[in-house]
Amino acid sequence: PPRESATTAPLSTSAPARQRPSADAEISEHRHHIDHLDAEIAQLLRERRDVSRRIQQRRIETGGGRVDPGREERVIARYREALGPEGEHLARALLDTMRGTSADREQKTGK
Ligand SMILES: O=C(O)C(=O)C[C@]1(C(=O)O)C=C[C@@H](O)C=C1
Repeated sequence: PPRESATTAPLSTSAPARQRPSADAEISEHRHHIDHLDAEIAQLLRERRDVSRRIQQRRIETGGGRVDPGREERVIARYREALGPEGEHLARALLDTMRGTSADREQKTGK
C-alpha cells in the first residue's frame, strides 16, 4: 500500500510499534539476557574470589600482607584496556570484593 505522505500522516508515535516488537517486549528480552549474564558473572566472581583468597592466605602465612599493590595495578590496567576509563573503577571495586576490604564493610564490621 502506498505510504501516507508526511503531510497527511496522522501525528502518531505508534506507527513504528506496528512493525517492530513493542519496546516493552524488546526491553524485557534484553533484560532476560542481562539477568543470565549477571548470573554467569556472579559465578565467575565467586570462582575468582576463591582463587584470590588462596593467594592472599598463602602470602599472609608466609609473612606477607594481604595486598600486592604492583599486581593490583596490573589487574587495574587490564580492565582499563578492556573497558576504558570506567574499567578502572570496576577493577578497584572488584579488588575490594576479592579482599573483603571495601570501605562499606570496614564501616559496618570494623574488619
Ligand atoms: O595476585 C595476587 O597476589 C592476589 O592476592 C590476588 C589479587 C586479585 O584478586 O587479583 C588480590 C589481592 C592482591 O592485592 C592482588 C591481586
